[in-house]
Amino acid sequence: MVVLSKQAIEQFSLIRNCMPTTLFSGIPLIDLSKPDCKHLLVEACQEFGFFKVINHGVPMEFINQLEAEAINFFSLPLSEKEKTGPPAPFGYGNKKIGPNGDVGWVEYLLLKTNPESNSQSFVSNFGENPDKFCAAISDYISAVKRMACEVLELMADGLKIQPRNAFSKLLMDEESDSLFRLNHYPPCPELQALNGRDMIGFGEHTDPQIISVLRSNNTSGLQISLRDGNWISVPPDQNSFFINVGDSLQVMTNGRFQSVRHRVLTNSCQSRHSMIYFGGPPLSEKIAPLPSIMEGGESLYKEFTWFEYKKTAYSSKLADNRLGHFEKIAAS
Ligand SMILES: C=C1C[C@]23C[C@@]1(O)CC[C@H]2[C@@]12CC[C@H](O)[C@@](C)(C(=O)O1)[C@H]2[C@@H]3C(=O)O
Ligand SMILES: O=C(O)CCC(=O)C(=O)O
Ligand SMILES: [Fe+2]
Repeated sequence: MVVLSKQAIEQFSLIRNCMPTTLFSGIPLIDLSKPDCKHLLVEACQEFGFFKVINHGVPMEFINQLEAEAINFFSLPLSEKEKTGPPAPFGYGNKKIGPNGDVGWVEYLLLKTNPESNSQSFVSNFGENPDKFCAAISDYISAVKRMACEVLELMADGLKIQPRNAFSKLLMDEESDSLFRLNHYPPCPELQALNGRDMIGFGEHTDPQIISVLRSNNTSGLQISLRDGNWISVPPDQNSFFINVGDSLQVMTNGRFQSVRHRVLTNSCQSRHSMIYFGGPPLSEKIAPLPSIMEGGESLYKEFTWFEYKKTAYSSKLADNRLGHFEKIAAS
């Protein structure tokens, strides 16, 4: 890992951490094998827009295989990894996040989940054994997508929405615009000298899609913002998945569920590896509150398609309140 001067570090966003980073023990824990979990899911989405799932049914073998492939890929020389970049918007990226000047202490691979959309030349540069890497990605995505759909159907049940596949059918659609991301946050030992300050690995934001399913190794760093604006640190758990409500699910539930603001802080001594599936609708899909959620009430949002929302998202900075443009009453 490169050794950074103080000036170099200060190019990245540093935040003053007023409180020592304690791990928060109140993250809702949902056991998907329990018959009453739909009610807990609804509560968690209303209160936090975030929860952890266990008994998820994703084989540990798929998780471990992909983690091993990701570790191999990120340990290649930069020149090798860059053959898969730049991320415009898909491929290998290093420090630059998105097209609008955001940076973080992170390197990543960003992909479409539909394998045909990742052009052959791009995928053929996937490290030393591209076929093995692609197979690990594909096994993992299929299993996680299945679990994400089950969670969305339980949410629909909990909200008494009919049909119960009202959300999940958007991920199952052949045209679904879902993404997959492998993130690597290298350790930054120089941080220890900057007592009391943390560096941003991935800046604060909400995910624009319907649902995000995140798995990381046992390195801390992920934080979520509570409704009162305080940031809390999520205890890492390599055997479970963390689920985020995305902006689109907020709109489809007419604000009953709220997308969660989250960020990642750099760890001074350990590498963090994360893998995130972003379940999105087809580009032409109209994103609007479901009729059975409205019960005759008014939509809080102007009408838009996922294509229109994505266009706005990709012209925004990471931390922007993207949904603000689509609220009927402007956000204060
Ligand atoms: C700064 C940006 C990066 C991002 C596209 C955007 O313009 C605003 C949303 C960002 C985000 C956050 C969640 C996901 O990581 C992501 C892939 C997405 O769909 O929206 C990223 C985009 C990105 O990294 O390209
Ligand atoms: O890497 C992580 O733990 C979270 C990253 C994230 O929020 C994202 O890629 O959208
Ligand atoms: Fe995110």
